[in-house]
Amino acid sequence: MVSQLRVYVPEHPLVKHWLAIARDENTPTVLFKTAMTELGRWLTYEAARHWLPTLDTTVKTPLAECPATLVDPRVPIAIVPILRAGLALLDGAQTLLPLSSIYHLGLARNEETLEASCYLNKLPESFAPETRVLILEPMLATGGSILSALGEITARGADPSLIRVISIVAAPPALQKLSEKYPALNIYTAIIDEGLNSKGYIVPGLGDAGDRAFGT
Ligand SMILES: O=P(O)(O)OC[C@H]1O[C@H](OP(=O)(O)OP(=O)(O)O)[C@H](O)[C@@H]1O
Ligand SMILES: O=c1cc[nH]c(=O)[nH]1
Ligand SMILES: [Mg+2]
Repeated sequence: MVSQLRVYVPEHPLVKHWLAIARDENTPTVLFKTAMTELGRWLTYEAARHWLPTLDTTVKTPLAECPATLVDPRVPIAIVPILRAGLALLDGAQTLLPLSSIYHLGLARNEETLEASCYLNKLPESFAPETRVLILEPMLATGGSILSALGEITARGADPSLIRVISIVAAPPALQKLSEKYPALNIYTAIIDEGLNSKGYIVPGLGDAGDRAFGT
């Protein structure tokens, strides 16, 4: 079977609501951060649907024994927030995945060349092959940052078909590169926008996600 990049855009009023708040240029930093937290939460909820490993068991209610399903605690779950902006999605994701390990990856895009460079890498030496990896990257613009992150993560043994990317705004240039390089990947995004301007910003987008999340 030939795999093909899957991009999910959940049709959910809460996703649409918090996206509108995040996009609005009049939204102050503290509310922008709330919007990102909520988008992180609901997109993680969607991503978990067919991805979180489960364990069939039984439990005894006060009345009788019955079949039950638990999240399988034996399978490692890794969250990789791409600093800085990805940190704004972390609270929402982490509340849904409390047993996950968080591995920070700091990437900065050069404003002229638009190339991403790494200034912090807290990834483990290797991932167990069955590890579920959730990457938090709010903006998929040229795709340079997410490709750099995926290069580091897959070089450590993560299986692309078990990786989920949470983004807020995705643009066609990034999606095109991802579909060529990582066809088995699954992306959950609040919206797919038209394209990029001459400075590499997504239009209409939401501006600079890192600056807006941290008030810089
Ligand atoms: O797809 P790309 O063209 O690589 O752009 C996307 C990246 O740009 C922003 O990071 P930035 O370098 O501004 O860092 P920040 O999160 O610290 O603001 C954003 O948070 C993404 O990581
Ligand atoms: O629109 C964009 C593109 C890259 N990074 C951002 O923060 N915003
Ligand atoms: Mg930035």
